[in-house]
Amino acid sequence: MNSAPILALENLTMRFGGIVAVNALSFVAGREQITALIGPNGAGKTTVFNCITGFYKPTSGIIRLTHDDGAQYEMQKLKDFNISKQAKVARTFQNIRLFPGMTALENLMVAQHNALMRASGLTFLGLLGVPSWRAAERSAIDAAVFWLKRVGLIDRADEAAGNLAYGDQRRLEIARAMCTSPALLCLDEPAAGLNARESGALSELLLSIRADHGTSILLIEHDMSVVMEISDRIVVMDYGVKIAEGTPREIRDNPKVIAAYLGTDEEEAVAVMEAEA
Ligand SMILES: Nc1ncnc2c1ncn2[C@@H]1O[C@H](COP(=O)(O)OP(=O)(O)OP(=O)(O)O)[C@@H](O)[C@H]1O
Repeated sequence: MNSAPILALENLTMRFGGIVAVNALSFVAGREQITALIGPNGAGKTTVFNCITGFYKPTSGIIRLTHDDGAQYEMQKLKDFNISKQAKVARTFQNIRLFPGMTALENLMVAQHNALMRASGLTFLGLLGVPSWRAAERSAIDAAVFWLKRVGLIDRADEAAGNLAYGDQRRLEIARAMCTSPALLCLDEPAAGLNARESGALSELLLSIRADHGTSILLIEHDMSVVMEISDRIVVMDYGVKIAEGTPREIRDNPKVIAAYLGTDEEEAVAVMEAEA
């Protein structure tokens, strides 16, 4: 296994006019690990995701991704479409962004358009059904079926995505991202809106994706039961800066983190912790 972390942020800063949403943020996400990015509302987490995945060009700083084979990408220099295509970073969104009128299977096929376009030679070869196109189409279908089975939706393959229950749509989004065989999977609040049973199933799914496929995962999540159960490391942000970093146990007992969530100062947080102990 390559010893470099899958992702390294160095002094990432993102300004919107006078607002500094992310301020000189540095952290690494370990290879084949689950790293959670947490913090109170407005801390800057989604902005970090948007910089990593090319939605925003950061004001300054470096976002370095290193593949298993040693290939390195400075993502702030890549065009946004190359972040998924070359650097192999996939993401899901805070609000579900499936194609609601397409079936579950079709949503997973669309996600693989890069491979299919290549096989078509960027021409009409697909229409003629040449062998290279047929092989690429077959493997795209196989991947879609594999991931539909994996997330427990194979029986709903022909159902319009918009008709699926909310929790099923969330899992379909993860399946769609995994169809692209990402080196890094970025999940923006995957447990939002899920009930306790669905959150438990989500935790199991993410742990198995890491264990069986060696996928590195970066996760923004407010549901602390999910974060504490599955994260190898947690990075905590508040007002655009990193205020703590560590294992779930270290973060749970960190007065700075508790103070940030309670909106108090550290001394008050210690008092609350002592009262609860
Ligand atoms: N496009 C934008 N233009 C101006 N300000 C922005 C923009 N995007 C984010 N911000 C500001 O940057 C700060 C960080 O927002 P961000 O959405 O990254 O926080 P967050 O930690 O993801 O919050 P939440 O947990 O509520 O989703 C906020 O003050 C927000 O208003």
